[in-house]
Amino acid sequence: MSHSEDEYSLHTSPIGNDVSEDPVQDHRPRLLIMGLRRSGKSSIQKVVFHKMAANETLFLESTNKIIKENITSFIDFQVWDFPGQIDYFDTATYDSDVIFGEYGALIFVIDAQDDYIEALNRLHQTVLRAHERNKNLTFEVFIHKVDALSDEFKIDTQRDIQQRTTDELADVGLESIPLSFYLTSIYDHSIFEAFSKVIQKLIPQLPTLENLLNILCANSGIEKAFLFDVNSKIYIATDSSPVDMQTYEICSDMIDVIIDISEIYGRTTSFYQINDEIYGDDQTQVETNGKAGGDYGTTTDTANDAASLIKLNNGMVLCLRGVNRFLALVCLLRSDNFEKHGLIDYNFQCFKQAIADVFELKRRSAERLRHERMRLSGDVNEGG
Ligand SMILES: Nc1nc2c(ncn2[C@@H]2O[C@H](COP(=O)(O)OP(=O)(O)OP(=O)(O)O)[C@@H](O)[C@H]2O)c(=O)[nH]1
Repeated sequence: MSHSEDEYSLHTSPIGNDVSEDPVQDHRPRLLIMGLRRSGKSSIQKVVFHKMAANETLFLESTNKIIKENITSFIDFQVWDFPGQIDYFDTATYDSDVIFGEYGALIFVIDAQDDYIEALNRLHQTVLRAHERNKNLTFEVFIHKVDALSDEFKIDTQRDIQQRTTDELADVGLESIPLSFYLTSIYDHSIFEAFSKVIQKLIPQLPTLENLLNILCANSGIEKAFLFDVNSKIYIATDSSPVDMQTYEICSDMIDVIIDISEIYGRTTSFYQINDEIYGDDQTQVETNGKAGGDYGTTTDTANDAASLIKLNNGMVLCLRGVNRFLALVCLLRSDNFEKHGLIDYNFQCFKQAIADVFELKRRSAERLRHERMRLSGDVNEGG
């Protein structure tokens, strides 16, 4: 995943005039991260997309500009981080048609450790106005910083926020606008889980990916499989068996383990050395194929061949396979089932080919769209 950032000063001309006019980039799906000051917007973005450690966010300065970042990954999208204090509906300064006009999601962050009444008012205004401009935006509410709350209090807070928001929308006859609520914190996996669900809504190929994962699991004795974007640890699809948090966490942690091992051994040791077994502790055994080494955090083609296996002490096996430059499959299966690993490898190759076909199709249609847009903008320019 690669990033590029643009910053927009609060005092420039309307934002619509500043946005790059690249016909493709301007039509990437957008994630707009909004909320009151100090609610945790920049922290979320830094932790998820820049691998910043959660406690380092304590030193983040308040954002005073809209920061737009292009994320290049299995789907190319933009993340816009809005400063809490700005009024993005001030038409003299911001062109809200440009801000809200694209396909994407609006993520509204509420600090659950603070009094949230003002945040709810702001959420209400934001949903009304953004929906008025773009009926296709999805609205995602992150009830954030829940790490300091007890389980019972978390549930009560979510129920209260959800109730108030839906009541307010019902009062203006807009109860049909779908809002999703998530309890999040940057101090655990919940923020990645929430982001995964937000991103999944923006992937038109999701049902196909889920279907492929179901077929793979059913034919290989796999209990649970996740298709991860390696750099952000967002999972873009999983099979249809229920997601339990512990399984998700251990699969997501495996990516960190592999990246760490790759960084230590990847570039400096030989391919064969790393193929030896590395013992994590007395009970858990880690084997890493050297090809994963050093290439995982990057986007080189050898990451496609990454393969790794961790035997857990409860009779389960965690298995990671690189799918393409951005994606890896992480699955959990019983060690008895892993004995048929020839079959699993074969099924995995079929799965990998199917994923390549899905994304090739997507690439071709994006290319067609790009040409069409360039042709249209050429026609307009010539006409003008
Ligand atoms: N306990 C806890 N603190 C958090 C969490 N997320 C962010 N914070 C803290 O909240 C404070 C504000 O975070 P920022 O990311 O700067 O907030 P912001 O919404 O971007 O603020 P503005 O730029 O002023 O709009 C920082 O001290 C973070 O460390 C969380 O999940 N839990």
